[in-house]
Amino acid sequence: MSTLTQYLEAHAAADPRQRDVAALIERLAEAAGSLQRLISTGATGDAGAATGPAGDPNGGGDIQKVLDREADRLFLEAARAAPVAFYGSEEQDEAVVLNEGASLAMAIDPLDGSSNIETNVSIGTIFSILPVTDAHRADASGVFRQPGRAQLAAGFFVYGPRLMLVVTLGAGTHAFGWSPETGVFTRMGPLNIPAVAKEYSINASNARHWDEPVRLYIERCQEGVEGPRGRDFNMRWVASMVADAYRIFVRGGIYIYTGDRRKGYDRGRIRLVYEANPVGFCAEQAGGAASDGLQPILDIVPDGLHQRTPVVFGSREEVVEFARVMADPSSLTETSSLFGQRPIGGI
Ligand SMILES: O=P(O)(O)OC[C@H]1O[C@](O)(COP(=O)(O)O)[C@@H](O)[C@@H]1O
Ligand SMILES: [Mg+2]
Ligand SMILES: [Mg+2]
Repeated sequence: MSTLTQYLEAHAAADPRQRDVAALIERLAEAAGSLQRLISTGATGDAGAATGPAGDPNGGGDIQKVLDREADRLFLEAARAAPVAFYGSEEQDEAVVLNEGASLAMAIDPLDGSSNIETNVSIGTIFSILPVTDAHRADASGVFRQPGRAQLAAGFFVYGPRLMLVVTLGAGTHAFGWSPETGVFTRMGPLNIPAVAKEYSINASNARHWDEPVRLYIERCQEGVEGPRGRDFNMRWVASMVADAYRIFVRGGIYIYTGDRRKGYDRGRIRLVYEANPVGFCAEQAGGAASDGLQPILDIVPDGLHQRTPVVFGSREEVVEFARVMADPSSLTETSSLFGQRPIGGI
């Protein structure tokens, strides 16, 4: 059993960017340990000061809670102590310029699942590590407009019954568990998302706002063994993407947050650069897939740090099945020509 430090050192080849990535992830792991201690010593308690709304909307338009801000502060400090030139956070309108000349940019959702903070349900942190090129130094506006394929590393922490880290450096996806006694993350092994899903995750309270293909896809799952899918599906929705993602990485399933007809939800709720891309990179590296419903999520060129995107990720066969319904809902028995030409997740 190796520690996170040993794993990172083994991957830090002569390439200075790999060493820089390792240094940053070490700092993030320390910050996550601090945040876990803060959460488990009262920040999620019913009367804790850190549970109340702080009142202001963040860059994505959501109301910030105190813990959102505290998480942002901790991870900003972690980035400042690492080779990070640009820090792009859900909790800040604009990217923050840190260490000039450093090789990395980091996009982050410091606290994912904020609606669950006061309910003692798992929450998390999602991060995406990108390269900084000379072109970005001349004009920083493009640094967070790199497609997800450009990511050097990505991952997410889950503050749950156990603090977990799921991370990819582009060579598989690995899970690490944290010990509160030692503050050390220990490797638990590679994650391989089962290709076949038995569970779907979608906020079904929005069913009346869904577009036809989404309704059809879910209906076909719900028909179970008697229906066209020929098997039963269970449903899970934690409303913390990190918690839904971790479960899916461990036992398969599909997570769906598409656009719908609610005002402001035409591209759903999930942010491309610091939510969908890092989870999508981890999913692909774990043998799964991630799309915006049709195209691989990692191929999308973002139009800005806070862009929203429809997202579907998890078991590869199920992500492809969802795309098949999206692409051509009227001919559900034929293989979509779209996927004949351009498979999802490199299938
Ligand atoms: O409340 P809804 O619409 O079900 O959305 C839940 C989704 O929104 C998110 O909470 C968005 O993340 P934030 O808490 O960082 O805004 C996801 O984690 C989760 O899956
Ligand atoms: Mg989030
Ligand atoms: Mg958040």
